[in-house]
Amino acid sequence: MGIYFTVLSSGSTGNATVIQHGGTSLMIDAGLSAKRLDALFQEREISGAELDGILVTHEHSDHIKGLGAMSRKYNLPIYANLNTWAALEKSVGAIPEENRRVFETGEKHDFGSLRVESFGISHDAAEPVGYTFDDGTEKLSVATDLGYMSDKVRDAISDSDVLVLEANHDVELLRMGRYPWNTKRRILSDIGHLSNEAAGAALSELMNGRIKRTYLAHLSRDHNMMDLAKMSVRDAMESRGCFYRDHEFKLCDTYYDRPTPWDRVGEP
Ligand SMILES: Nc1ccn([C@@H]2O[C@H](COP(=O)(O)O)[C@@H](O)[C@H]2O)c(=O)n1
Repeated sequence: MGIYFTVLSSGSTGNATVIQHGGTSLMIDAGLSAKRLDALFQEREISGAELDGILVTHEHSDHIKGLGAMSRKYNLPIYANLNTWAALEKSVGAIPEENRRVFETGEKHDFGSLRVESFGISHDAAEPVGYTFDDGTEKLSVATDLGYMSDKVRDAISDSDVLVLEANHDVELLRMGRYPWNTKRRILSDIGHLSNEAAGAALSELMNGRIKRTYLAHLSRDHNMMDLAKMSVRDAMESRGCFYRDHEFKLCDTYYDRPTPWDRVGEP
């Protein structure tokens, strides 16, 4: 059957990823307007009407901007833990009871034969999470907006075939950049965002022969570039003794303004 996915948009201007498995379609986050999400769906020849639900990682606007509108437009259930529900309540508008689903951190929910599990991450939100998608043969994990890679996150995602992993910034570019110092301190903190270096360090510990691709996600437009991110992540891996050949492992692009091509998790 296979797990297929496309990262529709990634970055602080809006995040959304669609995962399909057999007859199941799920979206992680809805951080763009419903109009923009519909346009991104069209680019990948899908419709919001096909979705079975939206899984929320946390309540920051770049993850929930279009959440209420999409849920109402297509009558979609929203899945989030109770603390995230409380935190997004004011932003999401009226959602009927039947579409308010609770997905507590650490729980597993089956959507058809796709098992979805959430895991806690460290970010300055009420109770932020990442998600894994596993059909028993293929496994995809999505971990963005994390200040650091905890042992728990590593355990949750280490047996994945494909990762969507944050590589938000180059530390030097951020330090020299135009953001206020408080914002820089927040981004660099344990409840901020993973740098290129930190993403590479995390990957060097995760590499086990199973992970075939990692999509570098949530890149800062002010303090990163895809080529720089790829080079820094690879350097960070190699400096820790983690060398790979291009046919064994790939770093893949995500974009803030267009979707990634459909990818099948089980593809070599
Ligand atoms: N003036 C700003 C700019 C950004 N942020 C937050 O910083 C994080 C990183 O943003 P990038 O666009 O550089 O990836 C993200 O959480 C932004 O929301 C901010 O608070 N103030």
